[in-house]
Amino acid sequence: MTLTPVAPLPEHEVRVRAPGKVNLSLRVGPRESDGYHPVLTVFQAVSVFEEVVATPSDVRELTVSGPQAELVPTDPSNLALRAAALLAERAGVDEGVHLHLHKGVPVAGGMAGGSADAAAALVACDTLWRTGLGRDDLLELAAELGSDVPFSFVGHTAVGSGRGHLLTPALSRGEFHWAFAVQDRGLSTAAVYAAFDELAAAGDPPDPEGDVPLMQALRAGDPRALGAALHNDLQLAALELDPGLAEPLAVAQDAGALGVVVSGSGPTVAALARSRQHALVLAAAFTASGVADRVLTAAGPVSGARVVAAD
Ligand SMILES: C[C@@](CO)(OP(=O)(O)O)[C@H](O)COP(=O)(O)OP(=O)(O)OC[C@H]1O[C@@H](n2ccc(N)nc2=O)[C@H](O)[C@@H]1O
Ligand SMILES: Nc1ncnc2c1ncn2[C@@H]1O[C@H](COP(=O)(O)OP(=O)(O)O)[C@@H](O)[C@H]1O
Repeated sequence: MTLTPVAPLPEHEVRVRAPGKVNLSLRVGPRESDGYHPVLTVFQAVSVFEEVVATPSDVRELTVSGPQAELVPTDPSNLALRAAALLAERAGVDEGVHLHLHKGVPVAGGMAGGSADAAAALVACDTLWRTGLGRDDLLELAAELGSDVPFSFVGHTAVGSGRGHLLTPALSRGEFHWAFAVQDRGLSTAAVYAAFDELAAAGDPPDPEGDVPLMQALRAGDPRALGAALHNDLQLAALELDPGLAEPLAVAQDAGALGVVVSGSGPTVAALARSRQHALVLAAAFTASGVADRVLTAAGPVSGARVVAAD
């Protein structure tokens, strides 16, 4: 009998899921000296997920699968690898890791897919390496990686201030249903903020009073009121850079969406539905009119980055 050598199994594997987001409201003030804009935003995490699988390795390396995988950098600029490197440095760990990203969230779509990968990688490596850091330490690292990363970490519904990284949980009742019109062409977040500067040269700081009806709608679990309260100060800038976005916005309105908004810096367009069934109707309208390269339906809110399996 001959024995075929088999590759040793990894000591263990940690699988983490993290959600994409939609900004129910995004209010932006004038750019500050650090190059960032003060924002007031209400985030909702939605059931479009990134999955990150971490396995032990001698080096830090990354593979990617899923729609648009070819658009994702696999060099050290990838946010998931940056998260692993930052965690290793701060926890004083000298370990490698193989990270596999399975992307469900659109790339450069305004739904924080890269931020979800970073939050998931922090949780996965922390579990794999047993760093002993607490949740607050991980949240601090998250904020260093990007303005949206802390929200990907905590999920649910939250108000973001500062760069969007200072979070306060928000009360929200029930489930909201969405259809998303996804584009293959992405929009750079930095470019959209720059276009915003040109359109709103000397704007006012974001005003929290503007979101009172939205917060009431969330507390009441009232999708109709939420639809009427959706708001995005970056929408005009996104439309300026990508005028074609007017089409999915109009299609969703015609198909009876309760509200429709560009998600974050775009170009994904988010349409709020009356029900799960109605979200499928809105998605079908996007597809039939040819205004999206891909459509997604989802519900929110959902939790932030979570270990789903570890051995
Ligand atoms: C617009 C929003 C809304 O949630 O999300 P996305 O559409 O990118 O998902 C966020 O503000 C994006 O957050 P994130 O994508 O994490 O941005 P970062 O990596 O921190 O910053 C990228 C660039 O965006 C600009 N930026 C970002 C955040 C902010 N409050 N002001 C800014 O001006 C800066 O030019 C910065 O260099
Ligand atoms: N793990 C990652 N997934 C996707 N994009 C990443 C990742 N790491 C770095 N990037 C870079 O960040 C850009 C924006 O990422 P993404 O988070 O998908 O979009 P958005 O900021 O619009 O939500 C991408 O175009 C890509 O160049």
